[in-house]
Formats: sequence, C-alpha cells, structure tokens
Amino acid sequence: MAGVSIITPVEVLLSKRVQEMVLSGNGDPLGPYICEKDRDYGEEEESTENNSPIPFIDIGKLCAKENDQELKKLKLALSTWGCFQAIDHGIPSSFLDKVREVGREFFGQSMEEKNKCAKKVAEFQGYGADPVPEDGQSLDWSDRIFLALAPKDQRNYTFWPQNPISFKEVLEEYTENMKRFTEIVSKSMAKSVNLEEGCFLKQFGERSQLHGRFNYYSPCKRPDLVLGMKAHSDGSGYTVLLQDETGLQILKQGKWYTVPNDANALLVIMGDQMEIMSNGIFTSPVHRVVSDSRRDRISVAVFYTPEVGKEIGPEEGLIDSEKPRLFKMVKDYADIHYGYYQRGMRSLHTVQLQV
Ligand SMILES: O=C(O)CCC(=O)C(=O)O
Ligand SMILES: [Fe+2]
Repeated sequence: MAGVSIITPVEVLLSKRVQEMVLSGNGDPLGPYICEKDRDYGEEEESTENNSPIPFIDIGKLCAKENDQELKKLKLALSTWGCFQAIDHGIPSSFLDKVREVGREFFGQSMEEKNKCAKKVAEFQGYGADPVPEDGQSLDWSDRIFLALAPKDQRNYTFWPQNPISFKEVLEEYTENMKRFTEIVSKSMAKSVNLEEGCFLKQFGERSQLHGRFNYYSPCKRPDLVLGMKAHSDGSGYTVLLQDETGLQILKQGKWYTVPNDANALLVIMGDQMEIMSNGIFTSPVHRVVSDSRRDRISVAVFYTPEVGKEIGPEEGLIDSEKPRLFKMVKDYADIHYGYYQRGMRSLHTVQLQV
C-alpha cells in the first residue's frame, strides 16, 4: 500500500540478534539501526593519516626503577588522547589469542546454544543487545555478551557460556590477568601525576568491579549508514580492550582516528570516572566502532569500575588555586552515565562544578 511504512518496534528488534538477521539474509539495515549522525559531538571528519598517532606505553618500562620517561609519556597520552596501547604487559600473546578465540567460538555457535545465556531485554548480564530506555535512538550493529567478573561473588555463572568448554577457564584466567594489569596501570597513573601510588586504587575500593563484554560486529551492507557501536565515552573508571580487526575510532579535536589492530597490544581507554578522579587532567575520549561491509570483528572490553556505593571525586593533591576542583563527589556514576549513553549523550556535565 502506498504511503504505509512498516516499522518494526524496538522491542522486537532487540529480541533479535544482528548476527541472526545477517546470516538469514535479512541483513539490510532497518530504520532503528540507521544512525542520524553522532549527536552531541560537534563537527567531525575522519583523519587521513596513515600512521596512527595513538601512543604506545611500555608496561615493562613503567615497572622498572628508572621509569621517569615512561611516566611522562603516560601522562601526556592520558591528557591528550585519554588512551594508550599497552605493550610488554606480560600477558602472553598466545593467551590473548585464546581470549579472542573463545569469543569467536561462542558467537560462531547456533542461536539455540547462544540463547542458553540469553539476557532479558531490560537486563544487563548475558547474551543479547543493550537495553534501550527510550525510543527514537539508533541501535548498534552488534551483539554482545556482558558478564560480571569481579568481585567473584558477583559472578552469575548461569549467564556464562558452557560452550566452548574452555570459555569459563579462559575468562577466569583473563580476569586474574586484568586484576594484576589494572593494579599496575592505576599505580602508574598516580605516579605520573606525582601522587602516592595507591591513591586511585583506594578510590576504586577493595571491592572494585570488573565487567567483561564480548562484542561481535557482523558485516553490514551499508557501513555508511550504520555504526557497530554508537559514539560514547565509557562510564567506567577505565576500560581495557582487546580487538581482532580494526573498526574502533577515537575522537580527538574533531577528528576520528582509527585504532590500529596490534594483536599483542591492550588498548587502555579512560572512562569518565578517571577524568573525575584526576580532576580533568586525564581525558575520557569519545569513541565509536564503524561497521564493515565484508568482514566481522570481535572485541573484548573489560570495564574497571569503583566499588558499588563508593563515593569518588577529584584527588585533593590535584586541586589548587590554579587548578580548582572541577567535579563533585559522586557514587555509582556508571548508572547515571548509562541513561545518557543510550541517548547518544555525555553525562560528565551532571557532576561538573561551575568554575
Ligand atoms: O569494540 C570496540 O572496539 C569498542 C567497544 C566499546 O567501546 C565498549 O564496549 O564500550
Ligand atoms: Fe566504549
């Protein structure tokens, strides 16, 4: 009938997996997946530089006695880019391959198998798509499985895949690696701004949280219209990301820079809560994932977040007459962040002080 368009309700789309639509040949992006243009981030263009300027930080050098140079590089990376590629982090590349592999194997299974870990539309943990609090926003061209990793008593193993069989063991081992890694990074960040090394760890608290998110990006026929993940900053303290293909882009001064795919590097991205704790010295960058017409992609994001109910705020040692306090104290910021994130907006302004 002329003039009648059939709009599939968001709830129906959210109960479907993008991967399922693509594999069954219904992979033409539908209305709710089409991204208007990133809101709230101003005019943008893609960088045409061939070599990525995203800084590398050598974790081995940070742990050495003579680490002044590397600490300077770290501070510069975090205050300009808000992210860095960690190398020489001590996690064997063969193990990183395993983490990517169990993720690929999980998504490669039948829907029936994957749905054993399915989440309800409005919940977070499990396999599915993010809950969407409001209509009228574009959906991501990706599927994911989101799991609480630490503290251990927060794990809900009913959402952990039983297949591939090694999934649980590999993810548990990766979690232990992430605990060690985040401890080193948090201490180094504190030292890089001349603070006592344990100060950020103290803010994260004894029951700091780790959440894992395996993202699966299916190929998309219209990568010009659809994003794998919409532009956002993370609500975490910071995020550690493993990827197997390019697709992730970081926004810096109005330009999108593609993060190269370096198989052994872990990308560390500041979340809004590190921007708060560092009193704005470190920046929490906006990033997005573009889609690709031919290949799929997997990434594994681990979000490191302060303990539930713990108040965090700018470190006193980073406040003085030249650099006044920029943010209020806040607890459970990730919850505030989420509602804004889903509307394509930032939430830092909700905790900013007028200076
Ligand atoms: O897939 C990626 O590279 C980025 C994922 C991401 O930004 C996120 O999960 O918050
Ligand atoms: Fe992110």
